[in-house]
Amino acid sequence: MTQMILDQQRIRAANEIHPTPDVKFAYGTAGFRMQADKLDSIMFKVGIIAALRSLKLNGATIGVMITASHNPEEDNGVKLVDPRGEMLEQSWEGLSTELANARDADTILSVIDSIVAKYNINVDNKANVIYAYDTRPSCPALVASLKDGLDAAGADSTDFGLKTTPQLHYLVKCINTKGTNDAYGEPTEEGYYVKLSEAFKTLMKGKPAMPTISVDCANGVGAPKLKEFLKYIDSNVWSANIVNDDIKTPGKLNYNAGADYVKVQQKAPLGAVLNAGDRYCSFDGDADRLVYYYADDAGVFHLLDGDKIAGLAAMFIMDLVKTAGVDSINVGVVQTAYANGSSTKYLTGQLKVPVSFVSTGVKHLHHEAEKYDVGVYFEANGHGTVLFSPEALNTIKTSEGRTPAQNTALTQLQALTELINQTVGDALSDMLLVEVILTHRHWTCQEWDQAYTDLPNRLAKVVVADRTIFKTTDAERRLVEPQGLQQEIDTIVSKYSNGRSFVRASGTEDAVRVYAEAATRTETDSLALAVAQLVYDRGGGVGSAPSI
Ligand SMILES: CC(=O)N[C@H]1[C@@H](OP(=O)(O)O)O[C@H](CO)[C@@H](O)[C@@H]1O
Ligand SMILES: [Mg+2]
Repeated sequence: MTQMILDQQRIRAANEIHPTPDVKFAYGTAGFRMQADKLDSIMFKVGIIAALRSLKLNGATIGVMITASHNPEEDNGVKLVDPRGEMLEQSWEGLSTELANARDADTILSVIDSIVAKYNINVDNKANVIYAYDTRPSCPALVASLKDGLDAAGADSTDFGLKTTPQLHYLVKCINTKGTNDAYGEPTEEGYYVKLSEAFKTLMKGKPAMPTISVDCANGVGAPKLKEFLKYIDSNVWSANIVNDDIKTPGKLNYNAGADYVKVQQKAPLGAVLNAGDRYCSFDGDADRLVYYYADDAGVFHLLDGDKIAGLAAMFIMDLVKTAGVDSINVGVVQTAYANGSSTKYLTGQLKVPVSFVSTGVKHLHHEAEKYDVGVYFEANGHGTVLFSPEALNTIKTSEGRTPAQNTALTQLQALTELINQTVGDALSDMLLVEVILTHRHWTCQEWDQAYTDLPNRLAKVVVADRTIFKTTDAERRLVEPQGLQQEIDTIVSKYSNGRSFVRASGTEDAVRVYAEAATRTETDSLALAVAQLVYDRGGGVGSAPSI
């Protein structure tokens, strides 16, 4: 066993207090996420993993965020944030899973030893970890367990308290870049508000204010944080009315509210009464997803999801790049198979912007977006951001306009790079981006919505005996296994006009997801049901047959 800063006695003692239940844990797309009462042992082990990760990276600060996002209040979860504010490197997901499933102290210590040996970790160094959490009632106990793990591992740790997920990502990046040429900002919550508000004011300068927007915060952490942000903005410049801001009453978090609810149900959240012509948006429970919506004159609800935000952002940035005379900067958009077919058509056909497809999960989108000078990425569910490459940032910073218009555009581009959270999707930052664009264009939500009309779509879930038998290719758009199933799906799809459907195993739930879109609502529902039935029949469906 290693002689190390990781105190074996303390690890043994902590393992006694935080015994591992008989659950198969896996670090998935969203870290570890499940019913909060099963997470105690995970937290202490995540403390150890975070310390090891920091040691492996010579003491760089690692982030730990405790949240279950849009999931029910009784759930919770935890994920690790790498030094540049990005998601944990993939190879460490497996290590985290291994440690999570180690039960007795000897196994835990030997997993730790193998990690130390594998990466030649110098355990005499100091590990640095920061952590934060959302509003869930289970957080304080889980934080205490995390702290036990961090202490047992001898890490220096800082509790940043209640934060949105993107704020924690921001803080991690700020701490690790402090004092360097690409210092990201002040590593405080205030620093975050100052950075965003200054950029926002620059972009809004001289523009008439729009009517107040209504923001549904899903009774989550976004509510107090948005209230805090509002203190930095003159209400003559921009104002917001917050709905669903009750973080105290048990049971309210995400209940019939928030970005996921609005996207999936395709209806307004509880507490929002839609007036025609007004603007509405929803954050999710940890404020990293955003969707907009409005009612038309007939009172009909319309959703402006992540695809619509991506289209709007790409259009605006491409225009600005052109106006600024820095055309060498290329803009690209990254989507997943869940992007509405009409959005892809709009991006490639009308905006003429390159679009790449990747597997579900923001880490895939993020990495692909890094390949462009300006990479716009959004999942249809509203999680996304815009990344500027170091070269693009440099071009924007150093270019000098030949005309006042070019100079203004360069200043605005520069401000955009500050306004947009470069680490991860951020509901607050994304909302400010959308607000800037609508203000510049003098657009209502309805005008923004004119870009293209979404094909009706439907997302269904089928519970099967073993979802791991579903294997995909082509950015999850086609099945390779079970054999022959894709051909059968193709046959069904060919019967529908503008039909598209694909099937993949969820990475976060024990189910297979079926997506369908087609020319009309009736056709879409019929297509979704037919494919779901096929999956149920041929893929080992359990429980009652699918219904749409
Ligand atoms: C269709 C859908 O919305 N899938 C979500 C969901 O993943 P699944 O692997 O589909 O369960 O959770 C992920 C993590 O939050 C998110 O990135 C993704 O977009
Ligand atoms: Mg979230």
